[in-house]
This record gives sequence, C-alpha cells and structure tokens, in this order.
Amino acid sequence: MIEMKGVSKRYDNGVLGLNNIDLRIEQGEFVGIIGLSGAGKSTLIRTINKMIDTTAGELVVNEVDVTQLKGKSLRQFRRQVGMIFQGFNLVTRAKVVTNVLNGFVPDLPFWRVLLGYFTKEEELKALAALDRVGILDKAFTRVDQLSGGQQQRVALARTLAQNPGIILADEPVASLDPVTAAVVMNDFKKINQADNISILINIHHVELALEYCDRIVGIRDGQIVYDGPSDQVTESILDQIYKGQKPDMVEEMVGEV
Ligand SMILES: Nc1ncnc2c1ncn2[C@@H]1O[C@H](COP(=O)(O)OP(=O)(O)OP(=O)(O)O)[C@@H](O)[C@H]1O
Repeated sequence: MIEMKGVSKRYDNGVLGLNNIDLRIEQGEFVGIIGLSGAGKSTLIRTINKMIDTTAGELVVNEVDVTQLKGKSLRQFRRQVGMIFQGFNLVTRAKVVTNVLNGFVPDLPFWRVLLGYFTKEEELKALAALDRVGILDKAFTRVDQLSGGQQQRVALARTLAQNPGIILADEPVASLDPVTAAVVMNDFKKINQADNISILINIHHVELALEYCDRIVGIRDGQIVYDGPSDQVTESILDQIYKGQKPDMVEEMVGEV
C-alpha cells in the first residue's frame, strides 16, 4: 500500500511541486495520473521511490516510512519498486536479454558486474520476463534494431524480472504512435491483473488513461482535484483538471501520424 498524508514538495527555487497531497493506493490498483504539463505528475510519482525528496507530510509504502530511507535501506526498498521512463533507459547497442539482465546489476558483487557474469537462474528469469511481454524471439537482437513499442516492452521486462510489487511509469507511451501506445498500455493492464502489481502511470493522453486505468488521479497546480474511478470521469471533471484547456486526445495524435 502507498499512503501519502499532507505530502508537499517545495523545490529549491521556491516552486511548490506538490501541495498537501493525501492519497492512498492499495496493492494491485492500476492508477493513471493526469494533468496539465507542470501540474506535478512527475513529482508525485518520483516521491514514491524517493527519487525526489518530499519537504512535508508522511509517505509510507508497504509499511516503510520512505522519508527516512537512505543508503542501504533505500537501495533495498527500491528493489520492490520498478521505474519505467519515457526514454526507456536501455543500452541500445546491447542485446535485449543483456538489458533485462542489467536490471540485476545493483544487487551484484562488483566482480560479477565486471565480468558480466550472470547465473542460469538470472538468465531464466530474464527470458521468462521477455516471454511475458511477448518478445522472447527478440532476446538476442540488439535493442537499436527494435521498434519503439518493442523497446518499451524490453524496459517492462527488465522491471518485471525484478519481481516488483509496484511499478511507477513516467510517460511510458508518450513517444509511441497511438496503436503501439495502446498495445503497451494493454501490456501494463495484463501484468497488473495477472500479478497484482500496483501500477501508477503518468500519462498525457486522457483517452488511454480512461480506457486502461481503473482509477484516475487528476492533478492541478500540485493538488489532487479528482480521485476516483475512470468510468466516472466526466467532461466537467476534465475541465477542472485541465483548467478548461483541451487535454491531449488520441484522435489528434492519429491525425499527426
Ligand atoms: N528540479 C526542479 N526544480 C524546480 N522546479 C521544478 C523541478 N522539477 C519540477 N519543477 C516544477 O514543479 C512543478 C511540477 O513539475 P512536474 O515535472 O512534476 O510536472 P508534470 O505534471 O510532470 O509536467 P510534465 O507533464 O510537463 O512532465 C512545475 O512547476 C515544474 O516547473
């Protein structure tokens, strides 16, 4: 469970990225975080694994007080929380399976990193994760020979191989075409349902969020202005979240492709 009580983040330049957030997410929820650019979506997601420090409030994840974590305990905590970024963060000149195996590196002794030595068990875990996301046949292909959607699946496989309880995804489909974006969202959905992994996704494209996520958290100026089921999000709620500006819709993207 993720629980925030009165969480705020004030950046060093004085900007209030998060303003008194109360949020509780149970294990296995699939949550889409939406809002205008600069609303605080990335800040929210990045406080959960302490990539960004909060400046006020309580943040407890699986009974761990995240605000107090540092050093070894922070590294241990982060193993339970997978993070996926828009740019995939892959070594594009390396093979797919090597990228998935790289996910194990933070836990390995230095000599194994140096030799690139992985156990049979780790290799099997990596291959099983690639199988889960449907790209086992690409295991020995170089990442730079894959499409954007396939690369995002490699990133997902790398995270899955770590057996996380939570996946935080920061704009994972922003650089993908609409069809591929839907496929990747569907991957997240399947994994959420099959493994009961909590998934929090920052997403610009409202239609995708409404279609695939079960719960929507709408952020405006660092505050939550909607928190509820995706099928109860109305036009007027969207107006409130987006200050009456039109959010990114998939049709617009289709028009651009
Ligand atoms: N490192 C930083 N230093 C100072 N201000 C920051 C920093 N990072 C973000 N901010 C500010 O905090 C606010 C929230 O930013 P955040 O990146 O969380 O928004 P976002 O909703 O994720 O936006 P986008 O959709 O454009 O990624 C913005 O006003 C932003 O300018």
